[in-house]
Amino acid sequence: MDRKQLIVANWKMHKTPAKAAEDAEAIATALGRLPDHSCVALAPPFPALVPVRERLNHTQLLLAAQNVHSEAEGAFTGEVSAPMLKACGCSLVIVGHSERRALAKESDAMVQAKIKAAFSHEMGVILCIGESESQRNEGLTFKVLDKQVREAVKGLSVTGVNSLVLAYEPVWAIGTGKTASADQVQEVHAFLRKILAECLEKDLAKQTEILYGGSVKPSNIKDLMSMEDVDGALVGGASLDPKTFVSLIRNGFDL
Ligand SMILES: O=C(CO)COP(=O)(O)O
Repeated sequence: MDRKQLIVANWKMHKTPAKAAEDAEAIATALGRLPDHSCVALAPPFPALVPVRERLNHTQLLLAAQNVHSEAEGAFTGEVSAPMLKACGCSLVIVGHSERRALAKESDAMVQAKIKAAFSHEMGVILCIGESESQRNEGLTFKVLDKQVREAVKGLSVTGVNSLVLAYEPVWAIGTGKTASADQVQEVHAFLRKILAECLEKDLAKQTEILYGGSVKPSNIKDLMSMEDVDGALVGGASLDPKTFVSLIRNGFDL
């Protein structure tokens, strides 16, 4: 089975539900029909999930959430569970974003529990990993990534892992305008695929999509996606304006 190409908009804490729905419709209309192996997903904030879902009906665009709790229900004020997200129409969820690891102190163990919760409700997971600037400067990049991946996929069932997408997001490249070079990204992605082959099965590692995130723009997506092990992108800032995001997708997918 070949890997898909996937471009995901992470809208973070931006847009009201009405604006998110309007922009989702604008993106879907501008893109029209996508080639079979090319997918686009939108990850709006929680209150916008249902309004966005309503505009994405009858389109190929997928709906993603930005976070999930590890339990299905209970006394967890402010949290949202996998069955709730599934009921809102999410087929994917972003887990372990560096902003959540930093701001909400999410550990690798919490990330793993969230992945399990998502898989048990048949949702695909976009697992974010990435080193900080100081870790890179100290030569720790591969060690950090190795630990993040191994701890996150520990004990996952093979069926679950079919729905895993990795997103390499070096923390120093997020929202900074500093993008890792295409060669730097390829080197890391090849390494990540090697780790996956060690933790999972070889064939599954070959099938796992690995996205890059960190200041991806219409001007650099093509170079990044020309790399053998780069299957797409997780986009923050450049996904907020529908026109910019559509041109990024067109450049990335060569449409
Ligand atoms: O964090 C990101 C996507 O999840 C990347 O954000 P930017 O594209 O704004 O650098």
